[in-house]
Amino acid sequence: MLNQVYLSLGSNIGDRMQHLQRAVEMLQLRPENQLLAISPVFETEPVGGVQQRSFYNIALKLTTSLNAADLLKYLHVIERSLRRQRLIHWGPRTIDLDILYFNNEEYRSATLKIPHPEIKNRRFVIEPLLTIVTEDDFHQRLTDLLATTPDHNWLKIIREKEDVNPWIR
Ligand SMILES: Nc1ncnc2c1ncn2[C@@H]1O[C@H](COP(=O)(O)OP(=O)(O)OP(=O)(O)O)[C@@H](O)[C@H]1O
Ligand SMILES: Nc1nc2c(c(=O)[nH]1)N=C(CO)CN2
Repeated sequence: MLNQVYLSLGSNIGDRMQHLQRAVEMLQLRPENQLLAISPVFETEPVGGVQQRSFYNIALKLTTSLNAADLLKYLHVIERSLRRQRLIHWGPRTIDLDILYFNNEEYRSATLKIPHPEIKNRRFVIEPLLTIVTEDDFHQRLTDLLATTPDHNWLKIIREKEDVNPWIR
């Protein structure tokens, strides 16, 4: 079965664009995954109170035949390969990959929460998502979230939306 998935990626250590690029390439390396859309790259103010450098964030849409648990495992492989260290909760990271939505399914285990519970509190997630969601009802729900989110941190587009191909070469 093909699952439709939305992911959020963020980086704020080292070459942030390169880390996003590598993570996207690694996602596409798995034959189970097919990237469908990638948002513009947003530079975003850090959310969560930790003093740190700004982030580069993107959202992407893919189909995958992996189940949610196996997809999460693979996201951790990518994080490890980009030398992500978990030092500070909500602190700096070379790369962070979160599953935002997985079909219309809900998961509430200790290791996997879908839809991601922080979406409504993160403009850096909602705004990129809005650029790649095409279904009218879904787009409207995200527009409503954007209108009511308590997150008023700044963000700006630093690389316009492109086709998937330039990302995966
Ligand atoms: N939807 C999800 N996507 C990715 N990880 C998730 C999800 N739900 C739960 N997790 C769990 O969250 C754990 C910790 O994630 P991480 O260290 O990236 O947290 P964080 O980035 O500091 O905070 P946040 O999860 O709010 O972005 C992961 O090991 C994973 O098991
Ligand atoms: N702007 C921004 N802020 C964050 C981000 C992020 O990706 N972008 N990730 C965090 C931990 O998941 C904490 N804060």
